This record gives sequence, structure tokens and C-alpha cells, in this order.
Amino acid sequence: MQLQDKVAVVTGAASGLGLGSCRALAAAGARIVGFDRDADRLAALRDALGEQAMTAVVDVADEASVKAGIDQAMAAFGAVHVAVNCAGVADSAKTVSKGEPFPLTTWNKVIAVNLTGTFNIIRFAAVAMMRNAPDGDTGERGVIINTSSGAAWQGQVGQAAYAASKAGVMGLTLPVARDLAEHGIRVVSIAPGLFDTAMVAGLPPKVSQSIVDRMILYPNRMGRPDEFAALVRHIAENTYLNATTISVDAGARMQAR
Ligand SMILES: CC(=O)CC(=O)SCCNC(=O)CCNC(=O)[C@H](O)C(C)(C)COP(=O)(O)OP(=O)(O)OC[C@H]1O[C@@H](n2cnc3c(N)ncnc32)[C@H](O)[C@@H]1OP(=O)(O)O
Ligand SMILES: NC(=O)C1=CN([C@@H]2O[C@H](COP(=O)(O)OP(=O)(O)OC[C@H]3O[C@@H](n4cnc5c(N)ncnc54)[C@H](O)[C@@H]3O)[C@@H](O)[C@H]2O)C=CC1
Repeated sequence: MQLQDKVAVVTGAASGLGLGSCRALAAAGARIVGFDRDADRLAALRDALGEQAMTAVVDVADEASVKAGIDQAMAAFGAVHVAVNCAGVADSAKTVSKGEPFPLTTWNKVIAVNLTGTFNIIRFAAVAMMRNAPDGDTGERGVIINTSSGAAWQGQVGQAAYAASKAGVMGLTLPVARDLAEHGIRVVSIAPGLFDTAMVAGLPPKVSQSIVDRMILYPNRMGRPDEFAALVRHIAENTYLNATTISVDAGARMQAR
């Protein structure tokens, strides 16, 4: 899809990989609709991108909030062509810790944001995309890009909920792509390794340091949000990519710890 003057909804837009995606898609000429639950940092995004962007405080886990956000995007820009799911949380705990079972509140939160939240955006964005006229050459109406994680295959100690949520994102990619193919809507997920964002800054330093020291092949460093965003842009622009999950991880392979 040519991104010039298209409309891209990005969740988790106030930080990290979502913010990087907003910048990259804006640089390609798209108008940006940034969703996040963090109102203050969304204002910074709007200030940075000016009239090319609008933002809305949206909780992706909440159906009514997502519907209202997509309605706002339609009212402001008249269409949705691209949806990028980056909102996510990484709360971790061991399955049993100090004799106590994994807190179900943590499980429910991680699944609600990472998995249900992704599907909420998919559902409402797809309805909006179906209103687009098909591209004259390709028949394309839209593209949905999800963020899974290397943890979907290789979750570490403490990542049961997170890994399950990200495996869920990977798992829904093919059936949703099949559901939406007849409408000219593609669905592709990205499985990042370790990227330098607020989420990773929140991990115990021992955890992130041991990944950088021992588990990343080459280049031996964390990824930068612009390196993730370059892949988002490529997926949006390359109409032949569909129904798959692409790793961007410098060859990282997680050990137990
Ligand atoms: C964000 C992405 O999408 C990409 C990724 O997933 S990259 C992978 C990110 N990994 C994680 O998020 C791991 C999550 N797990 C954890 O943070 C921790 O395991 C936990 C907080 C859940 C439990 O930690 P804990 O209660 O200290 O567990 P415990 O078994 O007692 O730990 C023993 C030791 O191993 C260390 N350890 C635990 N998990 C570790 C890990 N994954 N890597 C390195 N060291 C680890 C602990 O720091 C502790 O060290 P000390 O004894 O020196 O304090
Ligand atoms: N940073 C990394 O190494 C990796 C990140 N990921 C995934 O990439 C995505 C982006 O993560 P980062 O940019 O690293 O994290 P981040 O913490 O920098 O950004 C996540 C954003 O999501 C927002 N958010 C959280 N819950 C929300 C909700 N319910 N509704 C709306 N917004 C919400 C936060 O406010 C924040 O702005 C997440 O899905 C994460 O799981 C996957 C693999 C690796």
C-alpha cells in the first residue's frame, strides 16, 4: 500500500515501538491516529507530528473505548487504512512464588491488554477498512500489523501470562488473515526480540543484561524502535506480505535465564 495520505491507527503510540511506528508512518506520508492510555505522553506525540496526527486516550482492553477511538478517527480523517497494535504490558510472576500461585489479576490484565486488546483493534479497524474503496491495482483495502514477541516461542521464567498472550497474537494471525482476505485486508504480526523501550527499562536489570550479554547473536545490542518501525513501514508497503509472523531480533534465542 502506498502510504501517502493514508490513515494509520497506532496503539501504544505514546512510547517505544508504537511511537517509533508513528514517526516512520508519518515520514512515509500517512496521517496518524495515536491511541494510548497515557494522555500526557500522547500530547507530546501530537506536538511532534502537528496536524498530520490526532490522538485519543483509548484503553485497548475496553471494547467501548476502542469503538469510540475508531469513531473519532473516522470523524477526523474519514478512513482507516493501517492498524498497528503496539499497546502492551509485560507483568511477570512465577507460576508459584513463595508458595503462592500466580496472581490471576496479573494473568487477566496481561491477556486483556495484549491479546483481547489486539483483537479489539482488529475487529473495529477491519469494519472501518471494509468501507475503503479497493485499490485499483491490488484490490487492497487495509493492513493490520500486530506485535507478538520472541516470548511466544521462548518465554523465560516468569513469563507464563506474557508468553501466552503473545502466542495468542501469533495464533490469531492466520485465521484473521483468512477471514479478511476477501475484503482485501492483510494481517501480519511481528515478533521482536529485545528493544530499548520503557517496557524493557522496567525489567529487572539482571534480566535484560543477561539477554544482551548471552542471548543476542548479532548485532549484540538491544534493537532501536526505528528498527522495528522500519519493518512496520515495509509490511504496510509490501502488499505480498500476509498471514505470517516475522521476527526482528538479531538472532536472539532465549535461555532459561
Ligand atoms: C519484552 C519482550 O517481549 C521480549 C522478552 O520477552 S525478553 C525476555 C524478558 N524476560 C522477562 O521478562 C523475565 C521475567 N521474569 C522475571 O523478571 C523474574 O524471573 C521474576 C521477577 C518473575 C522472578 O524473579 P525472582 O523472584 O528473583 O526469581 P528467583 O527464581 O528467586 O530468581 C533467582 C535469581 O535469578 C535471577 N533471575 C530470575 N529470572 C531471570 C532472568 N530471566 N534472567 C536473568 N536472571 C534472572 C533473579 O534476579 C535472582 O537473582 P538473585 O538471586 O541474584 O537476586
Ligand atoms: N520492547 C521489547 O523488547 C519488546 C516489546 N514487545 C511488544 O511491543 C509492544 C510495545 O512495547 P514497548 O514499546 O516496548 O513498550 P512501552 O511500555 O514503551 O509502550 C507500550 C505502550 O502501551 C501503552 N498501553 C499499555 N496498556 C495499554 C492499554 N490497555 N491501552 C492502551 N495503551 C496501553 C502504554 O501506555 C505504553 O505507552 C508491546 O506489545 C510489547 O509487548 C514485544 C517484544 C519485545
